[in-house]
Amino acid sequence: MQAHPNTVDPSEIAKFEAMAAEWWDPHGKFKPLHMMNPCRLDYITQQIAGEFDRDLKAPNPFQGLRLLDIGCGGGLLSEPMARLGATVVGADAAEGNLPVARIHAEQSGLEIDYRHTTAEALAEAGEKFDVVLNMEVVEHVADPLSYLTATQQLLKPGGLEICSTINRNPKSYAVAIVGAEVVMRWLPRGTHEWNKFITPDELIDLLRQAGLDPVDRKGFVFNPILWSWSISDRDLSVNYVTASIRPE
Ligand SMILES: C[S@@+](CC[C@H](N)C(=O)[O-])C[C@H]1O[C@@H](n2cnc3c(N)ncnc32)[C@H](O)[C@@H]1O
Repeated sequence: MQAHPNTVDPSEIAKFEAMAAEWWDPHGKFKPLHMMNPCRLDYITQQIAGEFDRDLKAPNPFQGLRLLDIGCGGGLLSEPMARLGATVVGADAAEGNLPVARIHAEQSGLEIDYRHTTAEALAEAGEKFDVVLNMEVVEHVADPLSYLTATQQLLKPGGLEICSTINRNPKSYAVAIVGAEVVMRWLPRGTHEWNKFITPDELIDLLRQAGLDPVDRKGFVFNPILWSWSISDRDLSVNYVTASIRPE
């Protein structure tokens, strides 16, 4: 197994360590992720059902799937994946997130294997998964290409990676930084660095360089009148998501 450079950015991890206690407070610092979760879960379940239930034989496409939630935080996505029937490993580079995630899973009666580790360490250990969820992490790592290469190596051939992040343009600066951090104060100032945001074309290019085959991209769009998020085919201007397959 080739050696992987460490892609952890210590200043980013420090931000998440400082907020760890708030993961499961829907009105706390992770409010935007709580608000996006129904929309994110719709997309993830559609992609998993499409990829692993092609012959419609499986009564539940999640059953028997080994899924990695990399950069799992407090487990906002690990838990619904486990509830749907997947065998879940949640991994995060911020140590303080893991006890919060473990206690919440235990209280929810869910078995999730939470680990304080990184994508590159898991890849070096030869771990393999049917699905890698890589949600809102790539904008926080030191070296996106090395990080995405490690996530690709964690997939079995034919496996599915779902990767979401934030676009880089004047609108995303206005919405994700000025709006969410300064005006709404949903997130602490400095949570996001605009220059670490990645455009959809750049991400698709990085995913290809990492050895993945991107098959889908969609926007996650916030409607301030309905106060809800939806999936969009056309509007990838701020939050967006991609689905990729590791070629056989
Ligand atoms: C914005 S949160 C997203 C949490 C979760 N994926 C979600 O969408 O609900 C980013 C998470 O990535 C973790 N993280 C940042 N860099 C990482 C790295 N190189 N390896 C693993 N986790 C990382 C942070 O500690 C944090 O928990």
